Amino acid sequence: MTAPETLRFEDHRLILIDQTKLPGELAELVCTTVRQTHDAIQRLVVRGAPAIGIAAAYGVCLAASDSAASESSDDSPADERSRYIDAIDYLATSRPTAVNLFWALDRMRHVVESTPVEKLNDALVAEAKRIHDEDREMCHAIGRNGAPLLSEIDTVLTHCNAGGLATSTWGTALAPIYHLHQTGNAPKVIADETRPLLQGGRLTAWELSQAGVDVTVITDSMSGSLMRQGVIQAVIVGADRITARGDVANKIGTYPVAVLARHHGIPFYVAAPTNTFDLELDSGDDIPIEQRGRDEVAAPHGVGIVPDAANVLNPAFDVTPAELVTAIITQRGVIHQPTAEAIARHFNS
Ligand SMILES: CSC[C@@H](O)[C@@H](O)C(=O)COP(=O)(O)O
Repeated sequence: MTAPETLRFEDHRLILIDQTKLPGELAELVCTTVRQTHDAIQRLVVRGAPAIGIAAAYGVCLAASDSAASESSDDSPADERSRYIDAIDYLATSRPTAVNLFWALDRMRHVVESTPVEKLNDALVAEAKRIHDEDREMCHAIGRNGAPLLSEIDTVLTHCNAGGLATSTWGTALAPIYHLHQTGNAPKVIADETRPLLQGGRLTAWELSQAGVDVTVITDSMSGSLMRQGVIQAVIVGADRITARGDVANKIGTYPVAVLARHHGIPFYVAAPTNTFDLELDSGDDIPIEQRGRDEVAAPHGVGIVPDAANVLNPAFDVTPAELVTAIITQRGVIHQPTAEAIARHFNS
């Protein structure tokens, strides 16, 4: 069976799998405006660092149809350009942590600034499609590069969803598993359910089972005990931002898994394309962490489970320091025991 596409751009419309409805319903959401795209990213209709970047790039293209529908379609070239820049600036406010969003929008900004106005529309669509195509290649290369690290093990743990739903195709953390699955050698996967929005229980479990990969969902609090029993032999996760020295921001709950993995002597792998690196930041403490609303924790599915008088914290991401990371897998290869020097070498090779 061919996996449904996380996102596609057809007839100047951005079509997204609505990930808020999975696994119950495989529904699509169609965006025809910049505002709808911003809303879809903010509500996690589309989510996962690479997919957010691709969706935002297509979202910029929708500024053209927004303007065609408006009364000011006879704007001057300067107005036309500033409409796209406004769209880029606005989409950049949708979510703060995944650096892929800003990376993709910077590429679109460069096109806006360097292309004659009459060619802008086509040039922006072409650039967004390039970003999309490059992501497919990166996922497959991460799959190839990461596969040897998982080929000898029986069971791997993953947290959140860094699979096809978070990218254009195989994902990052799940790419080595899909690569091995082609030859029937994939390890079994344990998926943390990933409170509060359950990207593991809903999305990772959905896409791996669709693909025929053996997947078992656990609550986030179970992994330590399973590591102690020897059930889990490796951990692999994605990333939203990796600093120059290798600190990794990823879904909240990743850091405790890394600490547990170190305690039990289990390798902790991070899989991410090079556009997830923010080489301008050194320390992970400087990564902006998205704080989301109270209800995601206090009233899942609209059912209140926390007394009104109690405070709630809901940071969407945490930071795992580089010293807990066994290796980072990118489309270029593997950075073992990441340090600032090893990462700089990887980028300069
Ligand atoms: C290849 S996706 C990598 C990360 O973006 C993923 O692990 C993650 O944390 C996603 O968080 P989300 O809040 O669902 O966008």
